[in-house]
Parts: sequence; structure tokens; C-alpha cells
Amino acid sequence: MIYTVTLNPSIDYVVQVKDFELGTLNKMESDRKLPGGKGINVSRILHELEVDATALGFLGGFTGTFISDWLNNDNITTDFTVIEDDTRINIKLKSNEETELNGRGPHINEEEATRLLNQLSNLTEDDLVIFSGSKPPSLPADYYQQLIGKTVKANAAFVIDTTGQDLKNALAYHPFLVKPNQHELEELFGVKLNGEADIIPYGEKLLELGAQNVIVSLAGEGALLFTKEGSYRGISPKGTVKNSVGAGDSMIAGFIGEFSKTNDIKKAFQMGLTAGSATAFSEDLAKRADMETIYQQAEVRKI
Ligand SMILES: Nc1ncnc2c1ncn2[C@@H]1O[C@H](COP(=O)(O)OP(=O)(O)OP(=O)(O)O)[C@@H](O)[C@H]1O
Ligand SMILES: O=P(O)(O)OC[C@@]1(O)O[C@H](CO)[C@@H](O)[C@@H]1O
Repeated sequence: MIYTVTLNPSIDYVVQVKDFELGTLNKMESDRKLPGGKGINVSRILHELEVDATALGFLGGFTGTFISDWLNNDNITTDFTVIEDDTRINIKLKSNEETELNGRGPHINEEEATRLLNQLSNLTEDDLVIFSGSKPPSLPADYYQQLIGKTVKANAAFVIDTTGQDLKNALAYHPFLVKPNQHELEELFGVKLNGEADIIPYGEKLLELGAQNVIVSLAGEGALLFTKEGSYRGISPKGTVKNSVGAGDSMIAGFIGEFSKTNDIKKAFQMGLTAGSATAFSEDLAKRADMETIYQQAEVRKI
């Protein structure tokens, strides 16, 4: 079974404003509320790809209810840990540029944190857990390490899509996949990277540090995949970008979903590129039909 873990879900409040101006009254042209949080997005795309997965994470309050109702309505399997505090609301402001305003996240008490940890006690070696996104500040600093410890103890595989120290600490436990974007890779190693030649040594370094597979995603420029057997350049389909929120999550879901069906790393990468781009070309996350339409346009070349 595949599990996604979202420690910090959100309602994504997507608002469209024409020529947004700071310090004045702006009127929305349109607004919509979507269930968000990186692992939840991964679950939604896996569901589109007809791959079974269960969404875990913390949900609470009226905002939490909105998210669980929405996912239940879409027949997405969930087993959330219910908390007392309200799940956050993140603002995605679309104007001449895209601006994001993300909350820090709710308070999570010790009993709630333990409850989610205990859910991982039932993992087996047939399971894969996808840990995605930020951690509310009230959780212990080593909470991701505790979750990964439980996963590894059960011989289950894991993917981690987060930033900074949590990502660094995870590498020694041999994640099946990590997927920093260029900015996250630069932050991780304290460097500025210009182009593929600069990026390649740092992608390889993540393999040396313990990751089994590494994707460095480069938005419209596609992505690079590093594996023990070789490296690949991924070229994304071209299209009109409507929304970049969730493109990275879609890429992870496409990759893992396809790998779980075929065990073929190149096909998995092609589907990762496809799902990321299909989301970038959609108002919300991609639908299955969007992915099928552009799959052949995504290219994978050996470096
Ligand atoms: N403008 C775009 N045009 C085509 N494909 C895109 C575009 N933006 C993203 N993608 C696809 O989605 C993948 C992931 O995007 P990106 O590198 O922006 O990830 P990310 O920074 O983790 O995204 P986010 O945090 O917005 O979810 C890219 O490798 C590419 O395949
Ligand atoms: O604060 P985090 O967890 O890093 O990111 C949260 C978030 O920006 O990521 C998703 C897109 O990837 C959105 O649905 C959500 O609002």
C-alpha cells in the first residue's frame, strides 16, 4: 500500500485579482477553495492514475472538515489524525504574478503527535510512505526523523519532499526518492547554480548521501533524474501555464504511481514530467485525461 503523509495540510484559497496593488482595496475577480497540502495533492493525483493510496496527516476544525469532506466526495481514501486546532488556510494570489501566503500551521499536542506516529506501527515491507511538505512548528524538531525511523524499522520504503534539515537528515535512511527543485537544491548546499552542468554534481551528491533516486525539478525547463544506474534529462511538454501550485507534487505522484505499475524508472520519470506539466496547464491539479493527452510529448534522454 502507498501512504501519503501531510503533516501540514491546508485549504488553498485561490484568488484571482486583476492588476493587484499592495496597500489599497483590491477586488477579487474569482475565488475558490481547494484541499491542499503536498501529500494530499499527491494522493489526489495517484487517485486520478487509479493507484491505491491512503492519505494520512493532521486535520482539524472547520477547515479540516472541508478537506476531509472534499476528499471523501472524490472517493480518495483517507485515515487522518483528527486534531483540536484548525487546519491552516494558504492564500494563492493570482494576478500579474503568482504570490503565495502560507500559514505556519495549527498547534498539535503531544497526544495527537503520538497518535499519527502509532499509525505507522502497522507498516510492512510492502508499503511505501510519501512524506510531503512542511511541519507545523509545534511538532518536535525531530518529528520527521521519528516517522522515518518507524518506516525504516518496518522495512517499508519512503519518499520525502521537504526542505532544509529535515531533508538532509532523511538522506542517511535511503529514501527511494527525493525531489528538490533548483532553489531547494541551492539552499540545501548553500550554492548558486546556473544550468545543467552546475546542477549535475549536486544531484549526484544526493545519491552519495543516501538517496536511491533523485529528481531535480526545473519547472518549465523539465527535470533531471539521477539513479545508481545513470542520469537522465527530462523534457517537459509545452503548453499554457495556468497554475504552478502542486506541479511538484503531481510529478512525485506520476513517478511513484507509474513505477508501482511498471517497475520501470524511465517510464516513471516520463509520467512524472507529464503529471507535473499537466497540472501546470490546469486551473486545479491535473485530470487523468490531461495527462494522457500530453504523455507522448514528455521526453526522457540519457545523459
Ligand atoms: N511552466 C511549466 N511548463 C511545463 N511544465 C512545467 C511547468 N512548471 C512545472 N512543470 C512540470 O512540473 C514539474 C515540477 O515543477 P517544479 O519544478 O515547478 O516543481 P516544484 O517547485 O516542486 O513545484 P510546486 O512547489 O509549485 O508544486 C517540472 O519538472 C515540469 O515537468
Ligand atoms: O507549507 P508547505 O507544506 O511546504 O506547502 C504547502 C503548499 O504550498 O504546498 C502545496 C503545493 O505544493 C499547496 O497545496 C500548499 O498550500
